[in-house]
Amino acid sequence: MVASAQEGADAQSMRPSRPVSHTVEDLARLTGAQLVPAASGAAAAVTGVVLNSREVQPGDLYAALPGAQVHGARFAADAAAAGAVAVLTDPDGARALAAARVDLPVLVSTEPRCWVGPVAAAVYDSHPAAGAGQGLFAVTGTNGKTTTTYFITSILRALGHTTGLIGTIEILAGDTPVPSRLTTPEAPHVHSLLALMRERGITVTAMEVSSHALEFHRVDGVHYDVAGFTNLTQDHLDLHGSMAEYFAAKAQLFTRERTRRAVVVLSDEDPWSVAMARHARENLGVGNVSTVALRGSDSASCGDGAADWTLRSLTRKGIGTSFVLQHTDGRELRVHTGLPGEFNVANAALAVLMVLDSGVAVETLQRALDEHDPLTTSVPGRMQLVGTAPTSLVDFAHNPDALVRALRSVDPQDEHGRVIVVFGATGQRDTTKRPVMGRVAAEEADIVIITDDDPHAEDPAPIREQVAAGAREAVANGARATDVLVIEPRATAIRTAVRMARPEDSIIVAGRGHETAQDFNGVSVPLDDRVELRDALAALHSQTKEQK
Ligand SMILES: CC(=O)N[C@H]1[C@@H](OP(=O)(O)OP(=O)(O)OC[C@H]2O[C@@H](n3ccc(=O)[nH]c3=O)[C@H](O)[C@@H]2O)O[C@H](CO)[C@@H](O)[C@@H]1O[C@H](C)C(=O)N[C@@H](C)C(=O)N[C@H](CCC(=O)O)C(=O)O
Ligand SMILES: Nc1ncnc2c1ncn2[C@@H]1O[C@H](COP(=O)(O)OP(=O)(O)OP(=O)(O)O)[C@@H](O)[C@H]1O
Repeated sequence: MVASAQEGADAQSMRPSRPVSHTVEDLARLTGAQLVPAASGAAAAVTGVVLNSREVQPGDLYAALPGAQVHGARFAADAAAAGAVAVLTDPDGARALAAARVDLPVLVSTEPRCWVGPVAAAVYDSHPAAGAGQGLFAVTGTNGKTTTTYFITSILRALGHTTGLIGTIEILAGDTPVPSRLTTPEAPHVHSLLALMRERGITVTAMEVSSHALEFHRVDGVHYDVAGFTNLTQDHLDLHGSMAEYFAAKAQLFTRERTRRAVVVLSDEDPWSVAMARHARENLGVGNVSTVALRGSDSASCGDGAADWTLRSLTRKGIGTSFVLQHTDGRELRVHTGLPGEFNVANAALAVLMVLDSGVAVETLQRALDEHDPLTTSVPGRMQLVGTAPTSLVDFAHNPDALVRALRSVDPQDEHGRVIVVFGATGQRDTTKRPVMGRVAAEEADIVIITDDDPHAEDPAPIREQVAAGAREAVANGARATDVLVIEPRATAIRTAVRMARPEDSIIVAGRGHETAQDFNGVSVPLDDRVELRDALAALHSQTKEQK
């Protein structure tokens, strides 16, 4: 029996109530895998798919995949004991299963990871016949995925849709949000969630697609209506090795197997954006790709003429921005976002154009933008305003480009106002970005307070020092910062920033956004930057009142 999803459950256990049962022979035909039958006889029907033995429910196919740490075949006996009825694996895995006498039918493929998505799509029926399905949007890029997906779903709700969301912060597949573990879940979860969303009457879903997801085949078997590209800057080089490989991973999304249409943000500060637009046009056809050039990039082209859309009449409105999107054919859309930062103009433009390119008429979209102001939605931990005087924000910037942009967007216009930043770098991830983040912080802020992020299994002290080395070197070379401090724990660093701040300053606590715990070598230490910052500001304001 397959458990149907419960509100409030975790994403791993959320499944549609009516999977389509398949015989192992059906799945062997679908995948072209060699079928090694079970010694004990005929196989039961497959009604679910997992790639972690700990998630097996009776009737599941267990995909025993080779991993960086261990081969999943090692857990096949556990999967069988939990009720798995078949295994999909590679030849090494099949040999290990035979040696361990695991008595289940085995599908043997040289590329089993590539088949997990298509098998899950078939079992969960996540892609029903045309017309009965749901609209699907994908956003990829180094920064801006989460914000853009929130913007897309907000516009779609303004247009009357019931929306779903899959991303870094949460999964929305009904009324109760479910916290996320990954930006893009594993392939079995992606397909079970999409099928569940359809079952619950969700008509359009936006999801973030990380480069890890494309590399690890997590969205194989999914076909999007519109895919969007935000930008590509340094991150995740631990996985991809080089920017060219990182680009190649993201570029997989802009192919006919994965999407019908694409929208690409072009920036002359991001050479990869031009390359992505060209790649998308070559793969999807010129008519299926729209490009939008950011301010200062009016002449940006991608080898096929100027950008389709440009931004005009940018005007600051409070902390947000109003602007006009103008097509080369004369069409216009008036857009407003209440979120601060120039990068949110880019995210807003991308979201609007993705919705437009899904087939919504310009007039209908304009009415929704005018009547509902959907791009003023709040995105947890993304440029989230926690207090004023000093202007105090929590943001998720955790790579060099995001940090530069976040710091520039909070720079007080007032000549006396200073920028104070509190941040750290993650352990066991792209170590090359640590000194770079230290340098950009020293270049863009007046007071740099370096602390811990998620050290994971690394010793946090050397991480802090590597970030500080970049900051100190920049100061020696004449960077803006007057102070570079190294302070832990993070809560103390935040309180120090608040104590040092004057009312005209801006404080930005960067890197952790919506997260509510730090990982110290497997120990989860509760900490929410927003709570710490709010409490420190409250203490400061009550102290100021007492002194008056
Ligand atoms: C670096 C990375 O992405 N690794 C992914 C990879 O893990 P791996 O190769 O190390 O797997 P392994 O630990 O050797 O285990 C081998 C196999 O045995 C299975 N297993 C293992 C133990 C067990 O008891 N039972 C069991 O079945 C595992 O599910 C796995 O399939 O394959 C696993 C599934 O096969 C993924 O879950 C795992 O992602 C882990 C969870 C992860 O943390 N990934 C992060 C870095 C990630 O994907 N991040 C991106 C981007 C975020 C961003 O943009 O900032 C994201 O989309 O979230
Ligand atoms: N278009 C953009 N360009 C550059 N930086 C951005 C952009 N949008 C957001 N940012 C910055 O990046 C941070 C992360 O934003 P967001 O969560 O929307 O991106 P993401 O791609 O989902 O990130 P991640 O993959 O790390 O979850 C924000 O807090 C902000 O500092």
